[in-house]
Amino acid sequence: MSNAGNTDTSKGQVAALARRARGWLAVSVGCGAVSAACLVGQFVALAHIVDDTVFHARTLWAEHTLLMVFLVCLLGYVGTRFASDMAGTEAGLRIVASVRTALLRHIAKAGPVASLRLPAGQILSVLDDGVEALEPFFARYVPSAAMMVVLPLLILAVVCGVDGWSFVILACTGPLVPVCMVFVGYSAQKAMDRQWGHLSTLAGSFLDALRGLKTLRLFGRTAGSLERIGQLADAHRQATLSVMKIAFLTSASLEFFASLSIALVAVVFGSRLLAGTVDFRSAFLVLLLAPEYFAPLRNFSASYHARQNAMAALEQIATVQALPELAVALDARPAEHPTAHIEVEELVCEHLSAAYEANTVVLHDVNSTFARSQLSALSGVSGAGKSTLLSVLLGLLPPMAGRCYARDAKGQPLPRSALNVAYVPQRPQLVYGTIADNLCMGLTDVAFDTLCEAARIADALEFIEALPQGFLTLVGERGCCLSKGQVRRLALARALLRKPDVLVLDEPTADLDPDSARRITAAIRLCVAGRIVIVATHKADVLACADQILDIAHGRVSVRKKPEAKRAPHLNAGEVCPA
Ligand SMILES: Nc1ncnc2c1ncn2[C@@H]1O[C@H](COP(=O)(O)OP(=O)(O)OP(=O)(O)O)[C@@H](O)[C@H]1O
Repeated sequence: MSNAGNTDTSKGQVAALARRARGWLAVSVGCGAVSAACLVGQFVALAHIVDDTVFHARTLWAEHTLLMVFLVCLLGYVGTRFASDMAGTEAGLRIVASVRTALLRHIAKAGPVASLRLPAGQILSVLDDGVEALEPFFARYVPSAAMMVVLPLLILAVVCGVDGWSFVILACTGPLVPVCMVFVGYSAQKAMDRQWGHLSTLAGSFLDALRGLKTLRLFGRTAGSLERIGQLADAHRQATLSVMKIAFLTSASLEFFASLSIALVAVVFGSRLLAGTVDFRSAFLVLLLAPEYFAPLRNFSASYHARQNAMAALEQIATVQALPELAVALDARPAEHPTAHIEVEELVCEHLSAAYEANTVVLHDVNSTFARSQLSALSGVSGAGKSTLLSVLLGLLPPMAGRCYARDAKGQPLPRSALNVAYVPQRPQLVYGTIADNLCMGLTDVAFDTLCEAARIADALEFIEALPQGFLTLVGERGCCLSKGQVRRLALARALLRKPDVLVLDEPTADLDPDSARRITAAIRLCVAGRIVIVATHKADVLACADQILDIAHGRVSVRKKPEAKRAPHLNAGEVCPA
């Protein structure tokens, strides 16, 4: 995308975001404008009081009206500044919260298939630092940009009525600041973009290195990986330093213009004051106002890097927002009302084709039925398309052609949102917490008996009860302290607690020793009663337990029906299927 295109997109994004907190932003800008008027009023009153008491021998009591005006303006200034800052911060925080929620919703709609297109580290840094970068932009930059217009114009108007020379000096030097900002702005934006790029790569590499620490160590590549992360950190440091350099340069040039201008006003006024051609009141007022003329410009400059940072962050946010929403069906499922009462009889694929990219079709014209109380196994070599078919059945990947839908006992199609689907992935994730937390995950008011029953069916109860803390045993993010087979059985119990109509398992016995694999297979077989169970596997013992086997090869799916005599029986936990 061209730079102009980027700028237009960013402007559109900023306008759309500002609308989410326009009330608070309006209060912030409005209070800022009132505070500008109070400040000017306060200085006008002060100049009168000082001039009257020092040069015209008036008492303070005689000046009580002006003193009141001064105090009211002072209090008004403090109050409205405070209100303006608070309203700006509120607007910034609201926008950050709404962007983060919208991004999380979008990632949920994109689903795991689409989310894989971006490195996890990048998504994390966008959700964290990227979204946070918007807060100073709306809390400080937007109000200070409005103040930069209001206060200098107000001061110029007052100075214009007081002294022509000072008006000319301020009017000529003031606009130099925005011009200087525009100049510096272009290079600053590039530096910010570079900094963000380095940060995203660094976050991604760091996460990858943490995840793959075991492999790196075994291959003797730990030092190489550390060196690469060091180089990335160094590149990020240098990019940050160039951003800082530009920020210092901006404020130094601003200070220079501001000091020069104030000095000019002071010299010109001072010489005329000595010559007796101007009065003290005007000189004092203009000298009070001159620094305030540049103050909002200084504040604006200080918050300008917040703008550059936010623009760079908006680009990163747009990258995440550009992920296609593949998992539309998941979002439509009513979480509060699981549809156990709706009898899902079968899941049907009709002329279904699936692809990740339009020109690479993974599955062609699939026509299959997955019936209730049956275990269906998807078989095929690695890369044949088993997980792809599961993704379509789960609603994580929309069919490229054809359709996939559920039917009730009368053959009536059911909406996908009516399906209660549970999934046990190849590598189930456990979160840091107790075993009970991991099993319930998102469910509330789960009775202990229900928990035990799910664990029993998944053949997990025995090992859980053997642990000193039982269901209250703490397990780590990646199932620390548990074997792979135990993690799989926990994941199966977690899925069963959802009372799913459709249970989908991806390679449930991969990497397991024969005994663990047998226990998992038997547990799966126990789950079949009353629900549709679909397993992707190339393990013979799981296939032996299946009622229906679908062979996937070269993108085509064919049904391998087992002879009636060999139909798998219903087993109890721990029992083994006859091969
Ligand atoms: N997220 C993805 N984006 C693009 N292509 C993908 C994606 N996931 C899988 N593929 C491709 O789709 C094809 C089928 O992959 P799939 O994961 O469905 O195979 P599989 O049978 O489950 O393999 P395995 O047994 O190794 O898990 C492969 O050629 C793979 O390269």
